[in-house]
Amino acid sequence: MGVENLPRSIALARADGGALAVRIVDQRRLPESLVYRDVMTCEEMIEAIQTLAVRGAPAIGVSGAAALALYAANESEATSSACLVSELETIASSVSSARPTAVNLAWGVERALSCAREAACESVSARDVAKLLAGDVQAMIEEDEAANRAIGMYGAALLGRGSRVLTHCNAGSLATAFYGTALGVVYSAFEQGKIERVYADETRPVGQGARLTAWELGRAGVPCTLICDSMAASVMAAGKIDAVIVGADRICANGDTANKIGTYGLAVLARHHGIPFYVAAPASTLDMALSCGAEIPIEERDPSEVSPCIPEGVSVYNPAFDVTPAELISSIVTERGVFAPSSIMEADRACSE
Ligand SMILES: CSC[C@@H](O)[C@@H](O)C(=O)COP(=O)(O)O
Repeated sequence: MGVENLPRSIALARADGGALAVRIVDQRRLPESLVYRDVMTCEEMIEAIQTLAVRGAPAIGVSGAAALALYAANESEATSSACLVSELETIASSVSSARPTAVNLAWGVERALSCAREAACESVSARDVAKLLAGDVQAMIEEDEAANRAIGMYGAALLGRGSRVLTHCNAGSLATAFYGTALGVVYSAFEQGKIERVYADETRPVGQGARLTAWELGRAGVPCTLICDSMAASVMAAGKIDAVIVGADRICANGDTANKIGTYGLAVLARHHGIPFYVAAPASTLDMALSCGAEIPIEERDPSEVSPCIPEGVSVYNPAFDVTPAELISSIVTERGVFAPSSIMEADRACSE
């Protein structure tokens, strides 16, 4: 019990025989079973990302870099560092495109590629390139946790005592290397005695709120009430919510923010009820190359997620994310502090200093 005892969603490990493994919590199995899975190859990592065994923007950022590190570890005995880098460049796009919306994935892949290219320029062996890539994945894990703890600290300052917070999807420890973004704010505020209760939206169609957030908050000892997505309006109208806090998959230069489908609707509801709507995200989620939310690629997932039995002749639309316009967001909490959506470019500059 307690946030510090939550499982690590992604970590480096050694399999029997000493090969590099990436140990993930298989999030498809929660809440019934807490099962770890050792991912051994780049292809297995792509499959784990696509099937949501590992999920959440920061966690898939680390997974993208880890996919390249696994490839390098498996191939480095048989090749030179220059050939290895060129092979990594070839596979990079299939890793980055495993899920298109969270910019963290492409960010993680690009970081791993830069690390490999730099090492190869210094004419180290392919084996050493592989070691450097694994070392950089470990560094990403530590940096992500540190960023989340800072987000938690800055975000907690926005909340008063006795706060009742509504959240959507899972932007918790499970969605990151550790601690979480939106739930990082909750954990930090809870430690300060500021959280009365968290209302977790079930988050159709895959149920990240019902299966993951409710489970995670329960294990962390934070009082949690699970609601169906369709109940958010009446819960707000009943005066039970003081703040909405969500994570993000991509934040554009104008502050428009992509997050799990249903987030936009919550922001509209929050505005109607005069409730502050906060987005919590690390620098790896900022995409200053996109000017506005209309440019964000939105992942569409399999119809079977919406319903296992679809009447003949009925089509299904299953976008996994939506875009919340900047004007509906009260503040964006990053590891460098709290920013108005209109000054998110300042946050980006501060984060890269
Ligand atoms: C800190 S996680 C932020 C977002 O990635 C999260 O809110 C979300 O939308 C996750 O979607 P998922 O499809 O489960 O990967």
